[in-house]
Amino acid sequence: MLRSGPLLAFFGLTALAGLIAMRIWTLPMIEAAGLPMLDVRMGGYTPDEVRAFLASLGAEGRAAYLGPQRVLDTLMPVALTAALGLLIYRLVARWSWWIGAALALVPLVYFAFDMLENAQVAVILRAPAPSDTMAETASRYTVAKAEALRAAVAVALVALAARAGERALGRGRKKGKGPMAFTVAIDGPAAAGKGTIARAVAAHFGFAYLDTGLLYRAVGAKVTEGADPLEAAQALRAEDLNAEGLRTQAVAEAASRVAVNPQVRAALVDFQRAFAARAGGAVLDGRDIGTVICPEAQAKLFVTASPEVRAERRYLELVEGGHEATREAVLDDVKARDARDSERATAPLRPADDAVVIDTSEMSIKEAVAAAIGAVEARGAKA
Ligand SMILES: Nc1ncnc2c1ncn2[C@@H]1O[C@H](COP(=O)(O)OP(=O)(O)O)[C@@H](O)[C@H]1O
Ligand SMILES: Nc1ccn([C@H]2C[C@H](O)[C@@H](COP(=O)(O)OP(=O)(O)O)O2)c(=O)n1
Repeated sequence: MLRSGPLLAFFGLTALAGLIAMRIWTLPMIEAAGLPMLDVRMGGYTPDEVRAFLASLGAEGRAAYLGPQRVLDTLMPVALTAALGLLIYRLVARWSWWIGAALALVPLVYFAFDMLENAQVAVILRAPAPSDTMAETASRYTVAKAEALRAAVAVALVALAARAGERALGRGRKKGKGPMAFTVAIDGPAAAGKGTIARAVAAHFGFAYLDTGLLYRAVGAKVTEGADPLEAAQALRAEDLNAEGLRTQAVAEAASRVAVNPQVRAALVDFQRAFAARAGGAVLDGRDIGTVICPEAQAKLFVTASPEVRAERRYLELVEGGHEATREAVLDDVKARDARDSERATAPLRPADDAVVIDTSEMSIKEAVAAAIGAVEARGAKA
């Protein structure tokens, strides 16, 4: 899974490098006579100002404007657009992915106007005697570019401020509950080893453990007996999690089906959040713990493994537990649940941006547990 943090840093640094290259290399040639190049006149320019600028431009400046400056002024906006778009999406998608995606389009508007501006400036530079219309069109693109850029930066700043406010509130809430309210969120697909790791992490740090899959399994089991999904979720009690038969494939399938229902999910939120906030620390495993239930968890792990490895583990577990199963059927079930859990509209399975990803495909249980404990320690938990 590609993490957006390193990508964001890459695009941000590339944009900065582009700006520095212009400042020290192309701009001194283009602005040799002291008149600012057209692209930086954010308020626009008149045809006379364009003509004055062209008259001051030497052969070297004109070649630089049409050559390396055009290349840099394409690369830099690409990087800046990607950086702003990613930043906005990353910050806003925590609350709503589609609003995040829509707002991430604002930098693209800036990019489009910047490219139009570049093309029009090139037309002007190549024309023997640029017309008023040519200059006015370029000026309109420059103004539109500047406004779209200001809007994109404003969206990013508002999203950053909202995120900072949310963090400050989260810290305040946790302080009120005492220093021991440490939450470990563990998410991942079926049979990746979440429960195994979660139990070991809880035992190591002395935290309480909640397998949130059991909530959905308990609701799924009641639904297979004819209950209404929402009523079953609203009436769920802690004792229901100890019911017989919750570990079967049929119940797992029913759980994955009821888990698509946003009302069922909403009915189970308070129970999970109350558990997460208990003094003394808590470990919760599931699909949406780090993204929806506890976005402020101090440690987030995303435990995964290839479908084949996971299906083999689940198959062995079922056979050892005396259940009937075939490898093919278990693999089909794992893949079907993966698809349903990842593609549902509400709280789909995905790693939180700040989750540590642990792929256990080639790890023993001991290695996977050690990696998890190391990651949780790195976030400040003490045994
Ligand atoms: N790293 C691992 N290597 C081998 N087997 C594992 C590993 N992690 C878990 N298992 C086994 O795989 C099965 C599923 O693990 P479990 O922790 O229940 O997964 P999940 O909670 O993600 O569904 C269990 O039988 C467990 O013993
Ligand atoms: N936090 C959670 C936990 C489970 N679910 C759903 C999705 C899963 O397919 C089912 C069963 O989850 P469970 O963790 O018990 O399944 P596995 O042990 O990983 O096979 O419940 C969920 O949507 N959100």
